[in-house]
Amino acid sequence: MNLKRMNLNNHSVAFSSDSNRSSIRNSLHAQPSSQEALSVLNAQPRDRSRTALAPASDAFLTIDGVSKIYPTPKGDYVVLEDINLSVQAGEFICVIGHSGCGKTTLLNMVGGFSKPSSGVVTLNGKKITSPGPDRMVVFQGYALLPWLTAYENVYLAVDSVHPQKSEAEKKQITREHLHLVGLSEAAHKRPGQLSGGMKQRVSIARALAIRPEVLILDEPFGALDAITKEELQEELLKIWNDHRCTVLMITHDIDEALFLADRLVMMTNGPAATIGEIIDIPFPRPRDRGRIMEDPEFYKLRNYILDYLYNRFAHDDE
Ligand SMILES: Nc1ncnc2c1ncn2[C@@H]1O[C@H](COP(=O)(O)OP(=O)(O)OP(=O)(O)O)[C@@H](O)[C@H]1O
Repeated sequence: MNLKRMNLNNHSVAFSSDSNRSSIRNSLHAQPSSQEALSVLNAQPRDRSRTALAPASDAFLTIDGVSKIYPTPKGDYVVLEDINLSVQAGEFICVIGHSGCGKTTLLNMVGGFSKPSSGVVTLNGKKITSPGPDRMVVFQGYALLPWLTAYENVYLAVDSVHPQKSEAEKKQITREHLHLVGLSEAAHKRPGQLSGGMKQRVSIARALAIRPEVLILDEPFGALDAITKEELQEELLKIWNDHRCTVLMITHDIDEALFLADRLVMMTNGPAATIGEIIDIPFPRPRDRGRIMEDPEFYKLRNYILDYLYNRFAHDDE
């Protein structure tokens, strides 16, 4: 079984992840900074009353006719055109597409970090216009504050979003979420003293400690080695299974998407990228990686996605 997994991993698809990553860090490019960490914390406490008044709707999160245009010195650059997607509460959605097609741009509009040029994104029937603690983002580059310990990074987020909670409650939430990602022992360490996998665990604990309704993951495991990546995928699935928040995750890894997602959104190439196809991932939950990899359907889907990315929507650079 292990051999089979290793063989598969040797062939696993991982596209380049070093180009423009996020509109909130596009001036900084690859490395996120403490500014990102602070932007994560700048969200205002959730307005539950308005959420409660939202019209009853099947779709929990909707992206409706969304386009995004960036003005550039050479004229308008249409990144995304006419994106339509309805997501049910508790769904796990992965988004895949070639580098630069606009995946981060799309998720930034769900995060509220940028606004659509046309169309609307709604959560619980309410238009998204700004970031909020109902949507937390985990970046590939962790975005932790380097001068704070793991514990303090998580605590700061809890304290920013729930200032009204008692000190004891906030400490309990912080400890609980560090425990959830297996980091109780390393709580006193600063990011510089943690491995990449541990930093990403802190980042996930920080996001989950706010109890978001939507967890947005921008290639969270892209920088990790294969073994740590698999461990974290399994931990993420377990946490998602227990908490059932809605997940939107960008990935460049087909195997990761097939292991994690309920549905895989496949983008066309930019400019003016849109959703080309959406694939239902049929594997029953709870998922077992070994069992999935013995399923012929896994290879059929994998080949189908490879064909989509490398033949039907091949990228000029590749
Ligand atoms: N603020 C901006 N102004 C102009 N162009 C931008 C801006 N932000 C992003 N872009 C461009 O929009 C396109 C989409 O960028 P985006 O980061 O969303 O792509 P992506 O699919 O997430 O890429 P990757 O997989 O490499 O992270 C890119 O061509 C990028 O250069």
